[in-house]
Amino acid sequence: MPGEEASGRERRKRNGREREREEADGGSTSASERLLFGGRLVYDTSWAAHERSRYALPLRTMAATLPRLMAMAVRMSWQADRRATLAVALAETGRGATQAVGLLGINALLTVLLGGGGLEGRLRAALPVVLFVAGAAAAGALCSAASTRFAGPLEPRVERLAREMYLERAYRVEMAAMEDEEFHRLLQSAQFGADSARRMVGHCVAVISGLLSLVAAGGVLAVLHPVLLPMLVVMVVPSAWASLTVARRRYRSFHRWLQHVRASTMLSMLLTDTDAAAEVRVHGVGPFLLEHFRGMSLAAEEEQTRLARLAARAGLLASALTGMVGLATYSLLAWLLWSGAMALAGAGAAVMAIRTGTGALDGLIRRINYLHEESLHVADLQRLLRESDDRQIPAGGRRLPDRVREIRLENVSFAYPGSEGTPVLRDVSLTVPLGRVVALVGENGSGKTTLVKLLCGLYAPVRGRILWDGTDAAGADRQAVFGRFAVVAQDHFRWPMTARVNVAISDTSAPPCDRRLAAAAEHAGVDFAEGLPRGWDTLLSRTFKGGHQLSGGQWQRLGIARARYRDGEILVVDEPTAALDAKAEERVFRQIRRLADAGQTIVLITHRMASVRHADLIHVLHEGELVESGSPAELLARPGGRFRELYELQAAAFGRGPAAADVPEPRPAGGRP
Ligand SMILES: Nc1ncnc2c1ncn2[C@@H]1O[C@H](COP(=O)(O)OP(=O)(O)OP(=O)(O)O)[C@@H](O)[C@H]1O
Repeated sequence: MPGEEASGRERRKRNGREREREEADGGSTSASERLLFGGRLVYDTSWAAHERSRYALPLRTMAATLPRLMAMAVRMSWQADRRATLAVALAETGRGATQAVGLLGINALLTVLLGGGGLEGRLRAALPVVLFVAGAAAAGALCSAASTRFAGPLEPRVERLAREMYLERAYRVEMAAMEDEEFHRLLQSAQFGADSARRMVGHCVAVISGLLSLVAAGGVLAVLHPVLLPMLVVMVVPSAWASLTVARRRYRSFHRWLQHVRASTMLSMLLTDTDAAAEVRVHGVGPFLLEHFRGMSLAAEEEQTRLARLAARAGLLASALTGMVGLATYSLLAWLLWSGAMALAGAGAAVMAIRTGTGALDGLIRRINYLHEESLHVADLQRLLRESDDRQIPAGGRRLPDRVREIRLENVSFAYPGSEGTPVLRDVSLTVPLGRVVALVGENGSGKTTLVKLLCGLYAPVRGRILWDGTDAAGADRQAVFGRFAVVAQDHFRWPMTARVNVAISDTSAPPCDRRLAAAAEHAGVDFAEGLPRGWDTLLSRTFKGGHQLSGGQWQRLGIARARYRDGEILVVDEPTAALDAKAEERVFRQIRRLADAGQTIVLITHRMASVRHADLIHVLHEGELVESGSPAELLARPGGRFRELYELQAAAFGRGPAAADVPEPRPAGGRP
């Protein structure tokens, strides 16, 4: 059919275009990428036209941007250490001045030595000049040493400052930003900004030094013969062009291959990961991962080979051009000498000035180039700082009522960022009365954990409201919202630190308190801590020397102790007993009941239907919608109800039906004492 033929043609054309683009970008999707990561990990850099323009700067634009780059580096240094910045600036200026004076001294020395008169007289006349040149060289060396002394500590200080800014922004942004692919990419590339900021300072110092050397050499050449000055500049243009071209390609490649490199590093780390070690061996995953690591590394190597080929080609062309210009310059010098326009002493000084000048210019271009390259990474960091401003968790906000009676979700809908709007929660309206045990029940993926994340303030609903006794959480002080919760998450984080920190980290407002630690441990059944090799000070990570590995259930108990240590007004317990043995599980629910009796609000997510019998209120979710709400007795009495169905399924597995006697009477409402 003509329509189908047309769409087939269109598809072939599109595939052809994609292939062409892949080839131009250096390779196609490797089999490893397709199998392990579902597609290509190399970025299409056409995502932002302004990015492209940043690494397509022509030479003269680059020269024009130099003052801005220098100002950027000086500003960062100034912020980090004013005294050291001033000292480096003074030392470099001194060094440039001594170099100019030294060159002029050499000119004077050659004039004396090659001038008329007897050898002894000439040598005697040369002695003060030699002393002067030696003095200038010694002063230059002192300035150079002073510059090294002060620039050394300045650079790490700048790096620390930039890294602190980066890290602070990273942990302050909304969860939604962390899951936004674009923002995450920026977060990844900006992490190199701090390193680049440090290097920028070093390059900036070298640029200042190169510029002063150049001024010194140029000044001497202009004095000797003005025509030599433009030759000095022309001589360096080819190498400037080559290094700029190579830097641009390197930067572009860096951005495109960022994901790919991360993924292959991750593969190599999986092979040495202690958590994956057992499966790697028993399931024979080692050769599989190694093969794909090799596949991905080969693709990255190809890219490096391509870059090296391009760099070699550009370097060769630049060397040929520099050679030709050098030949022309020295021919010009010979002609000046031959025509009598320049004396032999002047020609000697000119050769030295040309050598100093080209060396300085060459170094200068290289450093400007590095400065430019590093500035692109620092610009990524600056962009992150700017963009994260809009994505920060807002500071301050409306006060939440001190004593809240209930949290109410009104027609709440939610979709995760980047999920193309597929709703995970749809039009959910429910209440969480404080001082009660509220259970969220439902099949896997029904949205229970997501609902709790919204409740804690980690995400904002796409539609609908969350009201704390009439105060909309949307405008409330988010830190205050977080402050009300303590969470035992399903996948709570295993901090690679000591056992003590693993518990006390939930409340960093004060140093760890042994009394609170003991109470939390007692609550969660952490009876193994004292028996660890160094007790509570045992490092819980096998990746460090002396580290110790806990069992899954022991980690789970530490997670429960952590939430207890925080002592939040609302305790969220998401599948708390998955890794626990029967005795420990029974203990956890006993403790939960004890807390509930003391008026603690508990939001409980569990698949153990028997455990929710003690809840005051159960909300049943199904595919993102609230399908039932009520007390356990009400829900179990509802024939054909979803909760009853789930309950009966599990009860049948244990050979018992839903006995009304199982279900306790609802407790009267009441906040935490
Ligand atoms: N960070 C995320 N980004 C995108 N989608 C997510 C994210 N977290 C969860 N989802 C999706 O949201 C849906 C609901 O997940 P959620 O974790 O809330 O379910 P749950 O009811 O807690 O499931 P389970 O009982 O298995 O823990 C799932 O389809 C899941 O794939």
